Amino acid sequence: MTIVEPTATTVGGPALPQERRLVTSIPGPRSQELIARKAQAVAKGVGHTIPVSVVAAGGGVIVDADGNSIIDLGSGIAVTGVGNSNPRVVDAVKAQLDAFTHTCFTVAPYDGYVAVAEKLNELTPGGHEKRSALFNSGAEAVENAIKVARHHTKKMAVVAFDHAYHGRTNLTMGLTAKNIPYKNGFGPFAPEVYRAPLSYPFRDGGLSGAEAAARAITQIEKQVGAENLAAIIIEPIQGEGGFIVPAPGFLPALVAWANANDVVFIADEVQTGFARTGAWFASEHEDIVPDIIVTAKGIAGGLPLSAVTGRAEIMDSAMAGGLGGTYAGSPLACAAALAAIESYEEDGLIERAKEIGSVLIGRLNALRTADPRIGDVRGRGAMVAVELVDPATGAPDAALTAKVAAHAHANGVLVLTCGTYGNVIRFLPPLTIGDELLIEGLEVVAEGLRNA
Ligand SMILES: Cc1ncc(COP(=O)(O)O)c(CNCCCC(=O)O)c1O
Repeated sequence: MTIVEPTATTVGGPALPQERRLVTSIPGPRSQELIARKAQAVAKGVGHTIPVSVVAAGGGVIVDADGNSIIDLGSGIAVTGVGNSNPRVVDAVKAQLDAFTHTCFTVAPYDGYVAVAEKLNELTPGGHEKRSALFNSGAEAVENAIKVARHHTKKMAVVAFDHAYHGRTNLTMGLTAKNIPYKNGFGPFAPEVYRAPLSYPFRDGGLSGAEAAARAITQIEKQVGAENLAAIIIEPIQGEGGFIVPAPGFLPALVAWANANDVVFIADEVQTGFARTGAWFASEHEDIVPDIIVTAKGIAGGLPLSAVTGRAEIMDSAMAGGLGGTYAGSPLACAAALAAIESYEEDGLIERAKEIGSVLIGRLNALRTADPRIGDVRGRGAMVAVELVDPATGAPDAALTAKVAAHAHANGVLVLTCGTYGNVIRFLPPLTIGDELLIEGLEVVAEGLRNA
């Protein structure tokens, strides 16, 4: 495989040297100043992963106020797939800024929103007639997907899965599985939300996809009833829950059951969408066609945009005026999205995600062979993770995970953790990262594991 070394100016962002460079400890003095001001000005509930003050970003790095260049393996949580300050996105948004910044699409419509909807209807799985509605955040889009499904089916119940993450609003907290830090003390949560068991190959005793689906369907039928169920919502690969890839056949079996029972199948592709997994959408890997697909994150190169795209007969059921929001599908975000989609198409980023996946899976599996504390290596494309365990018992090792992540952060590599048990290190690099930098980042993580 040829090592792809895109220069920062070709695809992702300003011409920044694509290097890990530490000129101070992390955080350096200027970052320390920002973190101190943050403590005095920002609510404590707003956390941060790495204590830096970012001044630039592009390709596969972020640069902080002290001059440190940090390898970015997080992409702002799977957002800057096309690279930070992608030149196409920057040019498009600058042009839009000069034209107009806001009219509220449901007051005075504009081309960008419609053009994004047309692209989503074209690119998302399925050849059926579709409609889209745009919003600002992933949670807002999930909320609206559920609204539409309930309105269309005239049913109220919704099923989400173990380890799921769907957002931080009231309904999406109810759909989300993990209590701390997302839900604790923020209730009561919306009614009519139920939970079903997931296919978790590393921890469910090796159930096949069909067996895991049968288990979930039986629980849904016995505890909810299809006649009461508006929708099931699932991430094709779970994100915050630990990058769990269900066993083959699990998702298709759920779709078949939903289709047979007038239940809307909603794929939450907020984290998996837009080339991240080596396809436009993760649903494609299992050949499933969701009734509704929710997208956000990678859609607009870092500007806030989300979308609900679904079967026209479902999406059109809401009465005129039933969907909207002041900034929903803002002109700036739509300009960014059209440019980001062009970058995915023109800059070969879906193929690049596959290449990144090969590097990640290959190197992490080699590490796992030498170190049984890596219990599992999993994921697709540029969405890969390791689950860290006590090799004697298989128990999750959150303390080890925190140590390895802390080592990476202190040594100029930004990695994120996740998982119900806090024992998953995930790799979400920008698709504009070069192989050398990616491999260097992995080597720092491996060093953290060795030193732990
Ligand atoms: C599948 C899936 N659905 C929905 C969401 C929610 O998207 P918003 O844009 O954060 O609302 C996400 C957001 N995931 C990262 C949030 C992290 C944090 O808030 O600390 C997701 O991954």
